[in-house]
Amino acid sequence: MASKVVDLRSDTVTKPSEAMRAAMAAADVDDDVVGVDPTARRFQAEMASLMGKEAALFVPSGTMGNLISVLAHCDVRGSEAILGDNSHIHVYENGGISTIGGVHPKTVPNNPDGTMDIDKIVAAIRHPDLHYPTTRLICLENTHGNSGGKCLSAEYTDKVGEIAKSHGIKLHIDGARIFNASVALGVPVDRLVKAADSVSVCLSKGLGAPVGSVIVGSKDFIEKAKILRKTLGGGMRQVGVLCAAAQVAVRDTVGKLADDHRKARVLAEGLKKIKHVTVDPASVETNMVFFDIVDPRISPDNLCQVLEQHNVFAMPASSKSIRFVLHYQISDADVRYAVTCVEKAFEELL
Ligand SMILES: Cc1ncc(COP(=O)(O)O)c(CN[C@H](C(=O)O)[C@H](C)O)c1O
Repeated sequence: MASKVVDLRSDTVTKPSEAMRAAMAAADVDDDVVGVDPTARRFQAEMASLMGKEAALFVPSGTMGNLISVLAHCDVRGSEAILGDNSHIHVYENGGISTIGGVHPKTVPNNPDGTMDIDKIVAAIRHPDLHYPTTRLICLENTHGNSGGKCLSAEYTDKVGEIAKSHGIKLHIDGARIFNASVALGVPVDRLVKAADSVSVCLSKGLGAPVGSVIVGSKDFIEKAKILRKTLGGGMRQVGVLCAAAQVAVRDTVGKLADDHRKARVLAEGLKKIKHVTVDPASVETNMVFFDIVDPRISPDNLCQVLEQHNVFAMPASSKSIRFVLHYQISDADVRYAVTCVEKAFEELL
């Protein structure tokens, strides 16, 4: 058994590096609710510039980043947001845009590559009618988590952006892993999000910061977002401690994402050799590997339980599949060990 845990449940499990901890301890801080935390101001300005937008706002989580963005764009009663039926906002955020924001979701099927068909997006846009909500937003997700970390191209994003603009509606990107997409596609992140009115970027996933996300957009959008963050209880005082760690994360870890993608492909190739597993290494675009269990007698929960006995942690992704997520704190030896443990787990279960 591995002496340490090989945690492949998610890239949310990354722990702050020594450099992040040192930056947190040394951070110059003040009260960010009144807008004077110097480290938060500096970090937000850096992120706005990096993403090619006018302004930025540090928020406690990706879920809050998405919620604030949707509410800022859909700030009139009777608003509707178009989003993927397999999107994180629709599946994993407790329906917050409706339960808290009163925004009506209009889902469009996500394709296996994480996109939504352009013609289905257009068909989902409401025309004025006293029976209908008013479409005010389209949401994309890049990379797309439930599709296996698939990348949306800049061209596709631009096309959706043109549709939004021509209908007078806004475009938000859930860019929790936008840096993974940028690295995998070889497209600068500001180009990838050029058509978006807002983006929510997770700092605490593959980038390895301990907490937080940052949303970017126009100055007016961020002013609205700041008020919504306060309304939701997300106003933070000496938040420079967290922004300092996030600054180190963006500086130090973006360059490691390509290696996470390489390790994901190595993992998929290793899993492919196990007869009880179906996986397509060619479909691995970024840091996620989804594989199917062939034998119906074994559930993903069964397999995850046995893997845990070997100190390998994974996440069931459906009634027959499991998700492994790679991050920079997983080594090549960990990947080899995980493959060995999957093979052993089947031997123990069958
Ligand atoms: C695309 C996307 N957008 C938003 C979020 C929410 O971020 P947090 O609220 O967890 O910071 C996540 C987290 N994703 C988590 C994970 O993948 O393990 C879980 C599923 O919530 C996400 O994957």
